[in-house]
Amino acid sequence: MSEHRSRAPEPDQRPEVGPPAREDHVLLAADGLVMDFPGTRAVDEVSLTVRSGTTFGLVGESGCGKSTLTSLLLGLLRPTAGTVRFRGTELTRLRGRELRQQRRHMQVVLQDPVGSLNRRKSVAQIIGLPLAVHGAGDVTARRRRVDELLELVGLPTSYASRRPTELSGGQCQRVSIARAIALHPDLVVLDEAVSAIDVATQAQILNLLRSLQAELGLTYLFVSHDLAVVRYMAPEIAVMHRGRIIEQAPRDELFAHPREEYTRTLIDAIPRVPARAAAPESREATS
Ligand SMILES: Nc1ncnc2c1ncn2[C@@H]1O[C@H](COP(=O)(O)OP(=O)(O)OP(=O)(O)O)[C@@H](O)[C@H]1O
Repeated sequence: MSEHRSRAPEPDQRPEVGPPAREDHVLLAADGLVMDFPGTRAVDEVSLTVRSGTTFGLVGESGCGKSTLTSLLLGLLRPTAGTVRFRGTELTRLRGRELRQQRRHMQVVLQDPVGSLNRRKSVAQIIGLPLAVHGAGDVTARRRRVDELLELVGLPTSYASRRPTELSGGQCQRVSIARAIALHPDLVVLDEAVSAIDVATQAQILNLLRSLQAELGLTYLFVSHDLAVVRYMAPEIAVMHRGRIIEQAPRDELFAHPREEYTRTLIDAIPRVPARAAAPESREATS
């Protein structure tokens, strides 16, 4: 972390998206993470800290190592070197049941809204699966929770009997989010979670994520190649390039005074359109 900027005061936030007044403690900390594949160092000495109740943004172009880093942070890959601490426990030391127990508290929403859902299952079965796997209540309680989750993500409870193929991309992503928050996770990793959906629906999903965070006190690791989207979501942003975090700063500081040429390139690549049209919340609601 020493090469990163020092923390400045939180940038301006609209009240409804500010981190809830939950403990301001470190939920996830990576230290010196390295991941080598044959012939490639995909992740190179990455250190980062994610605090409870906040959104940490990770931006970088395709191939920079974001997915590998995400897999390391989720304990899905064992690093070549370095450590990951989650809720005070070193994930990198855990195996088997202990690791699965920790993973229950970290959920992920992936890019492909339709492909990441089992198309042969109903929405109720998809959202109810983590509840069933972790024995969260009896059948009736789980069904009630599914309805509650559908309402939380803005879908009618009548959608419980539908299949993913009967839903739009945005609706599928709402189901993925419902599934991810079903077990009250501490951390939700959003890995290119809005990259595959159309722009108008993207805005709705981003706003949904923000209101869920405010309501439930969730912590997000928001990973995307799209700096405009990361800026909308994350008060703290790390820029990843060729396996390294080359710059990290509070959002406003990063945009006002990018330290690295690469960061400047990403900022310059954001299309310049009239402010109202550019703001995700100003886009038309269509799904
Ligand atoms: N299992 C693997 N074996 C070998 N090389 C890998 C493996 N996984 C990733 N890599 C390599 O590591 C580098 C980083 O890949 P990674 O998928 O983490 O990047 P990314 O930023 O997530 O890109 P994308 O968004 O396109 O998935 C790439 O050069 C990739 O080819």
